[in-house]
Amino acid sequence: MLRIEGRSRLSGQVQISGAKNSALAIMAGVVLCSQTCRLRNVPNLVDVNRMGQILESLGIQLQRHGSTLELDATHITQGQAPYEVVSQLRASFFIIGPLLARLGTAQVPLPGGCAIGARPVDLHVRGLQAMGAHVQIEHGVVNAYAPQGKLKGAKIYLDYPSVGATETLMMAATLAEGETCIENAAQEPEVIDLANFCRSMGARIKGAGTKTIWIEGVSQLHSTDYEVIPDRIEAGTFLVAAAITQSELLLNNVIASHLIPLIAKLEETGAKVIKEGERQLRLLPAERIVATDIETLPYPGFPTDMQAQFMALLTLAEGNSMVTETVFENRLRHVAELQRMGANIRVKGNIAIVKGVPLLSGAPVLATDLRASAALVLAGLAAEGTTIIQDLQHLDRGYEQLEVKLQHLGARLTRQEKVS
Ligand SMILES: CC(=O)N[C@H]1[C@@H](OP(=O)(O)OP(=O)(O)OC[C@H]2O[C@@H](n3ccc(=O)[nH]c3=O)[C@H](O)[C@@H]2O)O[C@H](CO)[C@@H](O)[C@@H]1O
Ligand SMILES: C=C(OP(=O)(O)O)C(=O)O
Repeated sequence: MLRIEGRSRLSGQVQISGAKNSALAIMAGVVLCSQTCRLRNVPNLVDVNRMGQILESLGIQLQRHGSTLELDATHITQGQAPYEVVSQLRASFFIIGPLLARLGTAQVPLPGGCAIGARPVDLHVRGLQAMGAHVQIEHGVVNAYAPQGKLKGAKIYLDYPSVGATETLMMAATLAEGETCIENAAQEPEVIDLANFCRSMGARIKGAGTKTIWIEGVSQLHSTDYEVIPDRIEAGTFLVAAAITQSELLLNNVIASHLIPLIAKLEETGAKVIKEGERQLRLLPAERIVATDIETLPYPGFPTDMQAQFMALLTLAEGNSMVTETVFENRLRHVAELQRMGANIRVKGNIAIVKGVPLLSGAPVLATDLRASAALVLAGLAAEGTTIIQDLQHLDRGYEQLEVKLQHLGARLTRQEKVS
C-alpha cells in the first residue's frame, strides 16, 4: 500500500520515462523482424516485463541494459502466446498481427488490461479476416491462420478508430502481399511511433497520424535501433500533480505537441504551461483552480487515460465541471474513491458532475485501475491528512517509479507492506 501525507508543495524537475503504450506495441512489432532490434527509452514496468515474457515464450531472446532492450527475433519457435501472461495485459493481444504476418499462424488468448469496459477485439479480428486470415475463437483463444502462409493487402474501414486494432493491422500489413489501406485509423502518437519503428526496419507505411494509413507489404524487415517516444500520460499526470498541489514543476523529456488537449484544459483551470528548452515544459500553478468541462475522445481529443487524474484536479476547482467519458463504458470507478476523500461528484451514465470543494481529506481508498490509481495519488498529495491507497499492482503496470519521482519533488509518500 501507499501512504501519502498530503498538503505538501512539490518543487524541482522530473524526468519523464518512455511511453508504456508505445513500448508495448513496438515490442510486439519486434516479432516482424527476422534479425535483432535495439529499443531505447523503454520504461521499466510490470507490463513491459510481461510483454518480454510473452516474446521469450515465442523464442525471442531478450536482454535489458537500463532503459535499453536488445531483442533477437531471428528464430520464432512457435506462434502460441501463454494465457497466464496475455490475460494480464491488453497490448499482448497486438502480437496476433505480427505473428500471423511472420508465421502465417497465431494462437493468442483474449487479452486482459484495465477493467474499464468490455474491450472486445472484433475490429482486430475483422481486419485480419479482410486480409485473408481464417479466425476462430474457441475456449477463450483466438486461433488464426493465413492460407498459403501469407496475408493479403486489403481495404479496411474501422468502425471506431481503435488504437490497438490500428496497430495490429498496420503491423500485419507490413509483411502482407500487396497494399493495405486502413480507413478511420487511430491517430494517437503511439500509432505514429509504431509506424516509425516499422519504417526503421524497412516497412513501407504512409499516413500514420492521419485517418488513412497506407501500407505496402515487403518480403522481409531488417534490424534496427529505435528510441521510444516519451510517455504523454505520465507527463500529463505530473502536470496535474503540479496543478493540484499548486506547485511549480519542470518536466524533462516531453513532447509538447502530444499534450495539446491537456495543456489547453489545464490553462482553462488557470494554470500556465510554458514550453522551455527542447522537450521541456514548466507548469506555473493557478492561484485558484477554475472549473472546466472535459470530454474524452480519440486523439487529438482529450485522452481517456488522463480523465481520472484531471477529475482529481476538478474536485478542488471553484465551480461545477462536467466530465464525459466516451471512449470506455466503465471508466468512472475512481469517483467512489474520490468521494471517500470528500469530493462532491454525481454520476449519470458516462457523465460525472464535479462540484468543487475547498479541501479533500485523506482516507483509505482502493485503486481500481491504472489511471484511477494515479488519480488517487494526486488527490492524496493535495488532501489534508493521510491517504492510504491499496492495490498498487495497477499503478506498477504503468508508472515507472512514481513514488520515487514524487519523493524527489518533495512529496511525503511511502510504500508499505500491507499489515494484515
Ligand atoms: C496498450 C494500449 O495501447 N492501451 C491504450 C489503448 O487501448 P486499446 O487499444 O485497447 O483501446 P481502443 O482504442 O482499441 O479502444 C477504444 C474503444 O474501442 C472499443 N473497441 C476496441 C477494439 C475492438 O476490436 N472493438 C472495440 O469495440 C473499446 O472497447 C473501446 O471502447 O488505447 C486506449 C484509448 O486511447 C487507451 O486508453 C489505452 O491505454
Ligand atoms: C488503459 C490503459 O492500459 P491498458 O490498455 O494496458 O489496460 C492505460 O494505460 O491507461
